[in-house]
Amino acid sequence: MFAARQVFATAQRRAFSASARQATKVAVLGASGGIGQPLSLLLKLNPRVTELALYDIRLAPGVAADVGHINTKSKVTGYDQTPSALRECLTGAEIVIIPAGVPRKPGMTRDDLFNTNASIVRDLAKACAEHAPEANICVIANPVNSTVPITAEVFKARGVYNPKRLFGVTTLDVVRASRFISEIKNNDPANENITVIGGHSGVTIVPLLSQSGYSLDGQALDDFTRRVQFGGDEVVQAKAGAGSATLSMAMAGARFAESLLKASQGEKGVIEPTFVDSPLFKDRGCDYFSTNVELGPNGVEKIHPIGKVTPYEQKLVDACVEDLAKNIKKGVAWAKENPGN
Ligand SMILES: NC(=O)C1=CN([C@@H]2O[C@H](COP(=O)(O)OP(=O)(O)OC[C@H]3O[C@@H](n4cnc5c(N)ncnc54)[C@H](O)[C@@H]3O)[C@@H](O)[C@H]2O)C=CC1
Ligand SMILES: O=C([O-])CC(=O)C(=O)O
Repeated sequence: MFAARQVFATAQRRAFSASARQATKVAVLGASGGIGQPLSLLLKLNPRVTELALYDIRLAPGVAADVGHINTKSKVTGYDQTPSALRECLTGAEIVIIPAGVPRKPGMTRDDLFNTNASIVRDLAKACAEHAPEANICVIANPVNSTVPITAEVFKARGVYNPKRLFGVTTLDVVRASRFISEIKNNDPANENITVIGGHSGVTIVPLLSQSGYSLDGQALDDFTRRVQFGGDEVVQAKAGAGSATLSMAMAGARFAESLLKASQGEKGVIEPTFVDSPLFKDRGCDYFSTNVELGPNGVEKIHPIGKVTPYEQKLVDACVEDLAKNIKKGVAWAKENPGN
């Protein structure tokens, strides 16, 4: 026990001294929400983060005061809605994470959130384009399949779009896939890495189980696939009107931020699945697509192809592309018609 504690303390000290070489500000927009609070907590525990800027339309100074008492070195500041808040929050941020927006209730699809969340994300994206045009922008707010294209349009309209720095966070889908397969195979999920591609809703989420070396057949494969595609619904139903996944999403968001930071601090071979501007299915109407992406100091370093798929998986990909193209088109059209102030 003592030895384990010593090893942990040494690892922490090493991480602290590595991070001391580089100042890293991370901003969370929507920091007081179900995702925002635990995400802020996890970022406060990350020694690579030297400054944490928390913005929300309610409660952010309170959340910052609370998280700020945790005994790690990073500085935490909360920003409410004063006119200069977003500018101050975003200026100098290397990573901006956006969980601001309403969550689903039972019976809703993610697309049902479009009308409310599109303008929230557009307005926050505008602030990012103005005050943190070079940051890595990580969009969590749903529907991700449309909010990422909306964010891109906002950046394009201001001439600051960098496709290497805009990410839809789909990490939760691979977190779920590795957990669900471990329940079937009785393995340690930490060692599972199931490829999941496409987008982030229903049939646009495509697990490629064959690439992980597993095979399930018949009903078992259908059940696994469906569970990964509709894992979010399980949580929405269980929370019975009080929201959707928050804790697992916070973990997934913190993991994605950690991967970006590792890559920006020089670590090689950092790969995460993420929904980015991708050449893979542009010819079929999907300017954005999630596959495994190697991250680097400039954001997206290399977009991996989907790889070898079985005929079963190819059908899933085809269904995904058809739906996803519509979600993307809807986001782009809306952003063009509703540029806001
Ligand atoms: N990408 C993914 O895998 C996942 C995405 N989500 C999505 O994340 C979003 C947030 O979910 P929760 O945290 O559970 O919702 P929540 O309602 O608990 O929190 C949202 C927060 O955003 C804030 N907010 C609203 N408008 C804002 C604005 N204009 N500026 C700043 N903050 C604003 C609210 O005050 C609230 O604190 C939802 O759209 C949900 O669907 C949820 C789980 C997984
Ligand atoms: O299901 C939802 O609405 C939230 C979400 O995106 C997820 O849990 O994957």
